[in-house]
Amino acid sequence: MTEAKIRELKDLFPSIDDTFLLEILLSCDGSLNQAVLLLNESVAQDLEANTIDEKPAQTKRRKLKSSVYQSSLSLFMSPSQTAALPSKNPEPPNGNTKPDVQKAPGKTKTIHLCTEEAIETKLSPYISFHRNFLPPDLAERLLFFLNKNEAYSNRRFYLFGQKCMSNHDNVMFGSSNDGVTEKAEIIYNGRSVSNNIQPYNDDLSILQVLVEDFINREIEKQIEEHTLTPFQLLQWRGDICNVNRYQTKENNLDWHSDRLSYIGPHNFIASMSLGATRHFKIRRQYPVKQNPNPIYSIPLPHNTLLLMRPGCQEEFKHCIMGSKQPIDLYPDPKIGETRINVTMRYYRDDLVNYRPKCDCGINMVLRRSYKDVKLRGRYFWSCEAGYAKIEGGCKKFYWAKFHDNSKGEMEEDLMVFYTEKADECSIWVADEDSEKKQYLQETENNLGDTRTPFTLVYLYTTTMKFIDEFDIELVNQALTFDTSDASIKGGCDLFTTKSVGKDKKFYKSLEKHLDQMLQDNNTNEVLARSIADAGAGLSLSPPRLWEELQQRMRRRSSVAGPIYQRPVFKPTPHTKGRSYSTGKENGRENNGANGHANGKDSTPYVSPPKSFTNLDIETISEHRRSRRGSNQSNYDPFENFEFDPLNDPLSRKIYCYVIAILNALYPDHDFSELEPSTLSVVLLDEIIANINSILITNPNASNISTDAGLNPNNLSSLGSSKSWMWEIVNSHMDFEDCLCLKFGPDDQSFLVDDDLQSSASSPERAETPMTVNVQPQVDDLMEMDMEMDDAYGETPQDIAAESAIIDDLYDGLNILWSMFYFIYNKKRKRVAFVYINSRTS
Ligand SMILES: O=C(O)CCC(=O)C(=O)O
Ligand SMILES: [Fe+2]
Repeated sequence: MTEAKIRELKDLFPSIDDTFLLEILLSCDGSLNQAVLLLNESVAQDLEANTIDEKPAQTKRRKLKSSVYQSSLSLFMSPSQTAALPSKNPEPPNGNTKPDVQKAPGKTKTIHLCTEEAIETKLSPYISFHRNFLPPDLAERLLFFLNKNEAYSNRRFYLFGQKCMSNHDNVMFGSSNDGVTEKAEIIYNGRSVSNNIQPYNDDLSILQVLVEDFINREIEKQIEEHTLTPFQLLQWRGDICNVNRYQTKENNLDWHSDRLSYIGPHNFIASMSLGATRHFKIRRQYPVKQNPNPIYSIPLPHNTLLLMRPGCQEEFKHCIMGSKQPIDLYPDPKIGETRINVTMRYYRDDLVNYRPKCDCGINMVLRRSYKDVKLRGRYFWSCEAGYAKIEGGCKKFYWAKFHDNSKGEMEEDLMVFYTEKADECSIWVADEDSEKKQYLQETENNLGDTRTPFTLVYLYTTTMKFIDEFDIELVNQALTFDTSDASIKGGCDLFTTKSVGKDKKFYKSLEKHLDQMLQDNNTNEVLARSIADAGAGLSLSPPRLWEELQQRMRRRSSVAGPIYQRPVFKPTPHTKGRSYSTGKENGRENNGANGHANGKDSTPYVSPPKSFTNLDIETISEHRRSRRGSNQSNYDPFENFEFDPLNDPLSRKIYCYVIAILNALYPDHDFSELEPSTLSVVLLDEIIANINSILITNPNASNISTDAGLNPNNLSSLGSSKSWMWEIVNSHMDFEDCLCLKFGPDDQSFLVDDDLQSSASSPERAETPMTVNVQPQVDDLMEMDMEMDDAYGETPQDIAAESAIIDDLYDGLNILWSMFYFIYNKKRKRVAFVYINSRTS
């Protein structure tokens, strides 16, 4: 009995001396499980001691927990055994040490990876491994809840045309908060499962929060370290999970890589193991030259999280081997041989909704080629039935194309994920794929993808460029005047939305902020409950997670503002219209991802009359009316548009522009966390009417300069001056294509500084090209906040006195009213900021 256990331990830890294994086993009262856990820990720490020079400086080291075993472990190992522990050096330099490998003659070698460090050494950046991920009580509750679920079935799937059935159980859950159950048809392994998705219970929702937090922090790290992969998303959600139940050690899951169709390229998959320990095996999809392509075997004990990271599905396949051998399974003391695996994924809304369809009328399957070096790295779409080699499947094929982070700004209308042009295809080559890299070099292959895939460089310069238009100054003059009892101050500033480098990072951080708002509002409730349950449910162990939950709770409760809805993806008529109009479905040529029109017929966008004569409300309204009535295809692109930055991509974009502009114009204020509800869609007619009604009060309308070469007749009366003014703005903005927003902030203290600035020095503000100071980033700001909190230099009285000063200043300004509008033209990539306010003189 003991001998068998020693053999099993020896298999897992071949480098460790038998005597020591026996000692460990005895110290664990003969429990194999305990011994494995202990050895894993010890090996991890010993490895740490042995590889200290080879680790990158930033790698976090764990503190020694069980020094008894750490030191005695080394005692029992010969120098060669110590060196044989997995290390950063794949080949020991002197060749006289063996790696931690099992190899029968003629068989593929299997390398056992039992520690976080060993896994990192061999499988980074594709796999990471995290022990004791959940509070123990939560892990146990999940294990029992998922084990007793009655909806399990055996997965059916097709393999080379044969109908197969998996020999383990399977059930799917989805987060109803994320609208998973409302998502379009979801096919899992060739089977439509949309109707069989069960809603997450509270514990699964907590798991979702913890995993999302964890992965999103990993993404943040990647951003900081410039290790993002090109097609990776910057925010991860765990909106769906597939639960696998292996009741006996004969149950298995064959070699496969997880489908990309809904998760897209370079996505994370979180795999949580509960119950009995089984071996997860993983190997590369193809042999890398001069590399034996070994199988890596990772024992997954209860409560471990294995992250399959970006590129993992593309490059590797994995399996859970069935086994008759006892070695393959360590029973769980409470649940025996049963192992539960929760594989959490982010099913991208855009892919669920906009995958291409094949001639069979079903959504196509996304794959990445890996066999042939010439094509390796290319993503493509094929027919689901054809893929499974089911008779009758069509031969439809498209290249796949995705937004590439390293190429900058997200193309606005990228809901078309396919192309027939090979040179538009998305390609990704793994960093270690020297064969492909060499091929690219030798053939001087012009695939546009010879860059190193794991680098993304952000430029830390910036702009949201102020457009300095001479005639706009006339508009500003027209909007600034004194009446008998008030000072009217207004203006129009033009900005281009063409962003470069750094802006994108800024926009992304804003996006993150919006996503955070969404998440915060919706998981608040679950967390509130779980924290209230702390005694019974989430125990204080491990403290790291508990602390984490509390912190998140604090953050959530500090989110001000209205309750936001979950990000249920509802394509607005606007985005939907554009994405389809540029696709092939309508039998038209694809105009490219940005949806810009090459000709009138290929887009619902209106080709606008470039100028109006005598522009006024009636003319514009009339024009819009007649346009809608006369030609259906020329519909108003913004009709029915709802400004909803939390859910709608275009709104998000505009929201970001608004913040960038406000930050530029009022540099002493930070608008990064602007409440989205302060912005609402308004008709251009209303803007013109409101501002014109103010201009009527200008006693000196005829003083407006005529230097702009405008028709002097237009300036002869107040009424016509309104028209010329709008005509100027229109010439820069093309009102016909504009979307307008009203900005109604509760707090207008930013006008104080604006006033102080402009009265102090520079009336020429509008003549100076303006760049947006996008520093500090949102994250930096949070840090600064903390520093300020810590630096209690002043007494509360001082702080109160200081705010009183600001209040006084604000009061002293006596703003009577103010209006702020943003006019956005997507085609011309411009935003006009029109503002006017009145204050007592
Ligand atoms: O059970 C496991 O750990 C693996 C599960 C898996 O690979 C899958 O569901 O795709
Ligand atoms: Fe899998």
